Amino acid sequence: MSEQANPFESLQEQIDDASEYMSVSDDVIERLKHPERVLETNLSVEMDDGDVEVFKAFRSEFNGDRGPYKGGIRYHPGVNRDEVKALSGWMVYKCAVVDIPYGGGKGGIVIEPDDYSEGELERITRSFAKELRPFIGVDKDIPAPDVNTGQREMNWIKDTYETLENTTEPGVITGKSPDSGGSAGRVEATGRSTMLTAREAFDYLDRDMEGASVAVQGYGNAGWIAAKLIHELGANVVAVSDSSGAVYNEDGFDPVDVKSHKNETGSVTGYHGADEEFSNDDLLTLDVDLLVPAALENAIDGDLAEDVRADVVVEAANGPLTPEADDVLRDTDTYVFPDILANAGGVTVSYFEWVQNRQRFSWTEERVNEELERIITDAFDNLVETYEETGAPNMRTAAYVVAIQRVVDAYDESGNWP
Ligand SMILES: NC(=O)c1ccc[n+]([C@@H]2O[C@H](COP(=O)([O-])OP(=O)(O)OC[C@H]3O[C@@H](n4cnc5c(N)ncnc54)[C@H](O)[C@@H]3O)[C@@H](O)[C@H]2O)c1
Repeated sequence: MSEQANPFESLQEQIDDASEYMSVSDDVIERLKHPERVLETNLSVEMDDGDVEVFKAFRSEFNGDRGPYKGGIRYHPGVNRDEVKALSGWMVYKCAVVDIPYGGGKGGIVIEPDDYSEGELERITRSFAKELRPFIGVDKDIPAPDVNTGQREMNWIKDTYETLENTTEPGVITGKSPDSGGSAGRVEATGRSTMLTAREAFDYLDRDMEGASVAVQGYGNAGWIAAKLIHELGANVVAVSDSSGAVYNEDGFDPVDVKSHKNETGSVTGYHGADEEFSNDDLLTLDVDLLVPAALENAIDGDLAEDVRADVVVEAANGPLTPEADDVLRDTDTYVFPDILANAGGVTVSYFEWVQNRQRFSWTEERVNEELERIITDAFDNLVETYEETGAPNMRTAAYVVAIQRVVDAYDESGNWP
């Protein structure tokens, strides 16, 4: 994984690239390249041994032209201000590309969560929720899970917010467990949109998904569900990895079995059905029909991209390719279907969760999945139409053209005030 690429600079470059295929003035484009505000805070939390530890945390609210800020909260030692800014910007364009009425936000705590007890994590999370309270709200800024956070953390944040506000407002946060107001289908949603994007991409490119070979980097929420659903389409998931390494079997794995192994042992390595084990980078350069990066940003930089042999890349992770990697893959005719569409299922079902919370009425999983499929396939059709009409160099640039135009339209209609 490249240490050099700054994800915020990558985001800005992606916006600049798209602007060349649009008629939007430079000053408006400049406005769309910076967050409206970033909260940086230090959480002082008592540990189990009585000591107090300080954790740096951020929340970036990038753009609210199309609706409340929306985006996850990440717990990771690599969290930093620029990463959070980039992730919040990607949320703006992700929500716009699938046309849901949100702006973009993102937050994170600089922490290795494995080093802390559940009680400590709860106090750290509640402390962050207290800091976030003035900024978040059902019509203001709506956090959600991201790397190393899930239903448990969302439930704590909701409870802290509701307690401090003396109200019930489940729509202040999404990705909650079902009994706390979560939506059916939310856990699977990101992997599902990755699968739907891969399915539509193969159809568009006239390729057969049945028997296609697939490698998935990262076997967390996004990666493992994508692997499972793509396998259900008849593809062969031949390689998967997590932070401990990669496993390979030419004939393909049963992703559910690999997941059981990971649940038992903590990693995909050592899986009994593997013929070979190798490094994460080796997985990214396998000769497969479809590569799904589903770990963290900057997984493939320009140098590594030279060795990528997959025909199609569908990004489940946020920002897994650097702009240099994009350039290399464009030149090698590798189709890259971008994160802001492929992993938009998470935020789309978060949106459904928020709608259900506001309606105080729950949808069935079937309805959630149907509405998600409609939104992702419509967005996919829009994307390829724009790709063909504008002559954009790749699908990412075309996706930004669609998304930026929607944000610009909302901004134009509201006017610039004050
Ligand atoms: N979960 C969601 O709803 C959601 C929604 C949109 C985007 N995403 C994005 O998807 C990506 C993954 O998120 P997640 O929720 O699945 O996180 P997660 O914590 O559940 O899983 C991350 C996985 O990546 C693995 N990993 C970390 N470094 C790696 C490396 N160098 N090589 C291989 N594997 C590595 C981890 O071991 C883990 O299996 C992130 O970029 C996140 O922003 C997630």
